[in-house]
Amino acid sequence: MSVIAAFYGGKSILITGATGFLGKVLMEKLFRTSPDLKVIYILVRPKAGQTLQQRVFQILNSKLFEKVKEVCPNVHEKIRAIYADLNQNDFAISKEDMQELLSCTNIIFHCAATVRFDDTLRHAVQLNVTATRQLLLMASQMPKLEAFIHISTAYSNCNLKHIDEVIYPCPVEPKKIIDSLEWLDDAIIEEIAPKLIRDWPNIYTYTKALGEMVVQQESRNLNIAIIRPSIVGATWQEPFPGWVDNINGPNGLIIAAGKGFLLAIKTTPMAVADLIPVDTAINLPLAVGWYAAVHRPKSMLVYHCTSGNLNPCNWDKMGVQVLATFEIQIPLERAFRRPYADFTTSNFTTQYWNAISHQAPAIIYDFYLWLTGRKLRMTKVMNQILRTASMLEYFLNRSWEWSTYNTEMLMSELSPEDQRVFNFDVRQLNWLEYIENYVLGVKKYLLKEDMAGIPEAKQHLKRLRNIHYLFNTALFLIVWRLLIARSQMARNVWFFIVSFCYKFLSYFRASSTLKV
Ligand SMILES: CCCCCCCCCCCCCCCCCCCCCCCC(=O)SCCNC(=O)CCNC(=O)[C@H](O)C(C)(C)COP(=O)(O)OP(=O)(O)OC[C@H]1O[C@@H](n2cnc3c(N)ncnc32)[C@H](O)[C@@H]1OP(=O)(O)O
Ligand SMILES: NC(=O)C1=CN([C@@H]2O[C@H](COP(=O)(O)OP(=O)(O)OC[C@H]3O[C@@H](n4cnc5c(N)ncnc54)[C@H](OP(=O)(O)O)[C@@H]3O)[C@@H](O)[C@H]2O)C=CC1
Repeated sequence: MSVIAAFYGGKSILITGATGFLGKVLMEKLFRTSPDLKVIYILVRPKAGQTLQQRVFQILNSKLFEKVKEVCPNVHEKIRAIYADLNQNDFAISKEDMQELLSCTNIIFHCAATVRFDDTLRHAVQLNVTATRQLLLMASQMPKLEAFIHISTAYSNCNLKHIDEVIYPCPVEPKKIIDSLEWLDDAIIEEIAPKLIRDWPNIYTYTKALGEMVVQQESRNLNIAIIRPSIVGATWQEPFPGWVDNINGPNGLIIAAGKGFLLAIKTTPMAVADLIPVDTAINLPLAVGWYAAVHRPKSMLVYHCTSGNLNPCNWDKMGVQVLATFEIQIPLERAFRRPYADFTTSNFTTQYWNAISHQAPAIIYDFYLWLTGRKLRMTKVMNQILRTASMLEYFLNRSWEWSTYNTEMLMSELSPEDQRVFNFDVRQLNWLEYIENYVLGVKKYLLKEDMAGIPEAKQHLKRLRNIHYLFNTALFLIVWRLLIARSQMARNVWFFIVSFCYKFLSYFRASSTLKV
């Protein structure tokens, strides 16, 4: 029997960000392994025309929750969606709901955040810093609270090369930033943002660092732990391999590569691709929740959830495997071009690829759409992909060292059964198998493509290859014809090649006649 699973039995758990990528997998696992838990409160806002109930209904009826419905048939009754907007004072939670949360919650998992790299400083601070402070304040009023688990990111200190499981101070106090945002107007905030974030690459990582500082400063006597996952990818094992449902992180680039939009990207091939499967990234907080509540460590512990130091994989290996999977086994439907990847570290080559292999074909394709009376779209799509690629460049060209003492210590504290049920040991991960399932998952669960369409997609790739050869041959002949018309040297080379071929053929014919 799993000690951790038993620990969550009968508990009231509060999750923020439960509708997000990590939040959904966290909820799924809790219901599947501890079906006797009392209730999961989730703080949700209405979105995209859907009410809270519709959003919950959609999640519970998704493929991800299929196993849960077998193990915990009354899951609908155990999930309590509470209207909340983390951008607002007191999260705009009603008095009654707040009362219930304060008096009943045993464990908090704080996952909600804005993960956009280009968010405004105001919004990112509000969500990643102020809302965290507000939640801690709420937590301090919860008499039954046993543990508060804060999900941060391994990149909150990506301005450092070696990162320990400690909280590093930010140059400007979070409180000062929160206060100044109250009276500064948006234009000024955006102007000072680059000066504030200094050597952090974006607003997201910077505000996550501030969020950690707030957790440290406002921890009071709460029992808190911080988890720092690196780049979270599709599920490795549970509830089934390859599940993924958003285009963040690697997912957008994998699609862009598979569809043949992106042929090259500025990447250091040997840099470590620190991916962590989402099921691993939620098993660790679940184990930490138990450990923090039961063992009550004297100080607040930070846990790194990374793969680089235990089972490293580099971008080269990852890129090759992604492409091999697309080319040989599971191509995407209606690809624009055959998938191909060139990793370059040079700015000049990147600019060249962008102009010749990305923007030019997009313009030509849009011209074709225009000629056939259709809506132009390729240039817009391409620009969006290139913008995303350039935002991710920072992470594709550096390696970090994260120490994992606390994570390894926790692993050794678990019983063999818990090590199996709440596995976060990435040393057991087989990267090639994982990437294959990942790519398959992107096709099935994210793009919702039918597996029955694979033969047609393979045919399409063959047609693209033939078009590619034809196009290159035609281009070569045209350029050559123009050169011959204009340059004596080109004419001489041409005569040399033709006479060489002629002589070779004559010799070949003569020797085969002699043999007969
Ligand atoms: C040579 C070929 C290369 C490939 C070779 C083979 C593959 C190689 C291996 C795989 C590559 C791996 C790449 C790794 C990338 C490394 C990432 C490192 C990140 C580390 C950071 C730390 C990790 C974290 O802590 S948190 C998560 C990180 N956060 C993100 O990833 C968010 C990043 N995204 C953004 O900030 C923005 O999206 C941005 C700025 C990049 C683009 O913004 P823009 O405004 O231009 O576009 P969007 O409006 O955001 O979206 C465009 C389009 O997509 C739709 N969309 C957006 N989000 C989602 C979603 N979650 N789900 C579904 N759809 C979404 C959106 O609606 C838009 O569609 P429209 O139709 O245009 O409306
Ligand atoms: N994905 C990754 O690669 C990594 C993620 N992390 C961390 O993990 C955590 C979860 O990330 P992930 O699941 O990927 O992010 P998602 O973007 O998928 O989910 C974010 C969640 O926050 C919620 N949220 C955002 N704004 C509000 C708001 N104003 N009020 C209420 N809820 C809100 C979203 O709700 P809604 O659905 O309504 O938008 C959603 O549930 C974050 O703290 C992130 O920093 C760390 C490392 C890597």
